[in-house]
Amino acid sequence: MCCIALSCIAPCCSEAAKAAIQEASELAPLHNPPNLYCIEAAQQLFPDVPHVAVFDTTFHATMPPEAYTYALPTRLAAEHRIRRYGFHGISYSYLTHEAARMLGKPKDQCNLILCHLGAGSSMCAVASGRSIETTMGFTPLEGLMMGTRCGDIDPAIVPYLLGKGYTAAELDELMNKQSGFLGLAGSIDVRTVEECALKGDEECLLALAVYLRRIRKYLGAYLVHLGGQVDAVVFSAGIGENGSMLRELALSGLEWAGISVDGAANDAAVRGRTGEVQGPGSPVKVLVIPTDEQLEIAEQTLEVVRRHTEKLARAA
Ligand SMILES: Nc1ncnc2c1ncn2[C@@H]1O[C@H](COP(=O)(O)OP(=O)(O)O)[C@@H](O)[C@H]1O
Ligand SMILES: CC(=O)OP(=O)(O)O
Ligand SMILES: [Mg+2]
Repeated sequence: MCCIALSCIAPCCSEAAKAAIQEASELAPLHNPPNLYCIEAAQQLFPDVPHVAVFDTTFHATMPPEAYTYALPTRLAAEHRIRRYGFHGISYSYLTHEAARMLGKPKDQCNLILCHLGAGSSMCAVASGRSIETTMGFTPLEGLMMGTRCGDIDPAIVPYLLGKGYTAAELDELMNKQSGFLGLAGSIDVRTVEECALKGDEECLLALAVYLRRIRKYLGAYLVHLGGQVDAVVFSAGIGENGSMLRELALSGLEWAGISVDGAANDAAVRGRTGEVQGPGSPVKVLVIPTDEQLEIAEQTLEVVRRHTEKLARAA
């Protein structure tokens, strides 16, 4: 599963863990309620095995305070636990292992810019194998434009629209479920948007341009955070794994930063194929890695169960 909790909880899926997931549901309305439903169904179906919750935020626990702090009054932020948490951490953990393997380097020596571009899209800067910055924040709404989510907007738009008579619930729905590609181009499916854009549809062209501009803005920021020392830019998830045109456009004109793409290799790395798609002699590798959140969850679960079993054995 892939959801969030506001407090640090034991990963074994106790009633307290489930209550924490429930508590954070309003922050991740697309994620926590269905995952909680699945936990309960799994507990009913398999009552005699341990159940483990693997959180999408854990990978970002290494972000420094200046990356996770919003410039809101300190007391208010502490009282309501408002900070940047970051998401897609299960995918980023997997991609970091895989990128290190492909680069032939120990994970803790890898500097990476990871792009998880799916219906939910985000990016992450990894320094020495650890997350130092990511685009999603307090909720999975911040950052890149997505299938139905608006990503970054001026926060003043919210009170402005409240003043126009929208309710908080309507705005939440509007920003999470009716914006992004759906709001700009009328489709959540980027393949459809690309097809219409290639036929000259202005709304689809604009939607793709907005999506790409936001990716490139964070790419620039992460190059700075990593001091220009980047081993690889990694693309993953539905759009990142299949959208070869978007990958090429996202990285166009970046030869000055040591980043270029080989057209043929890039076009071949689609439909589940892993690929090294940087241009010849490019100092920064460009990797396409199909993510495997299920495998990562299984591996982290095994590790939790192993540690738990060892603890019980020591206590006996
Ligand atoms: N060939 C393709 N080109 C561009 N985008 C694609 C392609 N195939 C799938 N996608 C996009 O991938 C997205 C879904 O990605 P996925 O990682 O499955 O999302 P999520 O897990 O967040 O639901 C959709 O927007 C879909 O249009
Ligand atoms: C955290 C998140 O946005 O997940 P998904 O991409 O599955 O929507
Ligand atoms: Mg996904």
